[in-house]
Amino acid sequence: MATEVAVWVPATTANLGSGFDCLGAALDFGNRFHFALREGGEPVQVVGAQIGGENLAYRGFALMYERLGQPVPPVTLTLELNVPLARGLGSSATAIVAGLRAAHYLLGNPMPESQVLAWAVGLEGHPDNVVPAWWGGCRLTCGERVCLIPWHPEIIPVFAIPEFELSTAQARAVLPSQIPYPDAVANLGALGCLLQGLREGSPELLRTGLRDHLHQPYRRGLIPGYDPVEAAALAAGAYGVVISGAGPTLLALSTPAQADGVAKAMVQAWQGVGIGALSRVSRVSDQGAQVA
Ligand SMILES: Nc1ncnc2c1ncn2[C@@H]1O[C@H](COP(=O)(O)OP(=O)(O)OP(=O)(O)O)[C@@H](O)[C@H]1O
Ligand SMILES: N[C@@H](CCO)C(=O)O
Repeated sequence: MATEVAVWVPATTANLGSGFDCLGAALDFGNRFHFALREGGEPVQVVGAQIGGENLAYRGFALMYERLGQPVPPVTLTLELNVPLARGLGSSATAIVAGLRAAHYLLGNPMPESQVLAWAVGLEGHPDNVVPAWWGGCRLTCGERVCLIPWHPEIIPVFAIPEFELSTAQARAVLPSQIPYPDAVANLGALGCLLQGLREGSPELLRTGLRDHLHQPYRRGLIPGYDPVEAAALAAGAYGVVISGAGPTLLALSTPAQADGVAKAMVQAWQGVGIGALSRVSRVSDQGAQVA
């Protein structure tokens, strides 16, 4: 039996506007987690980075052993993090997927992959980061059904990542418990346009499809600078701007030719309201989590 394993998991952007809690895409950068079993000592030693809250990589690791009725072995966990924490780029999903995948591998892969994925989704609470992190690509999840959504290669995701954090818990706390029928209907139509727009690369369909009525109206107030950053991206030629995951990172979809200009404009707009930000011109990647 192996006693150590490394798992690489991609960053993800969830929601993509109208696909709240069901649509997300894997990106071309990610986190690496190395797990080495020990004979004894404290339950977990973490090397490489400090996590503000609970270490969800260890939580996922321990959950696998618990579900199989086995004692959780002591482990040294080494983190190589490239996905910023609490920014809406799926950091928690990378950790959960890595923990479960690592423990599953060390136990000899005894469970169906679909069961391990379901445990990962259960731990995260929603599938739209975990599922693309697991499989790669852009994925729509509806219950147990997962669809690969074609992503036109001329659509470039451009991220503006501000210096401040926003936890998913905070961003979910502002959502109402009920929404009006017209808002639900508007999102049904928008999601249809978005999926077609992502397939075709159609600017008109993307502009319509990125409009959301379920979460963004309630969350944008948590993101100082949202309005000027959005305006700057649109002026620089973006199809639209949405909150990446639960935020505070903002995602613009752009043509390849305009991507760098959109990135620069978004960062400058944030700086214009006194908030530092970094940009990242990314790609949707077919690469899901990898055990090495
Ligand atoms: N790389 C990581 N390794 C271990 N635990 C993590 C990691 N990233 C996040 N966590 C844990 O998950 C908690 C919740 O993270 P949170 O969901 O707010 O951020 P996020 O994943 O960046 O956001 P989003 O889900 O919108 O992309 C963190 O407080 C921390 O306890
Ligand atoms: N769909 C989730 C993604 C963040 O984890 C949300 O927007 O709250």
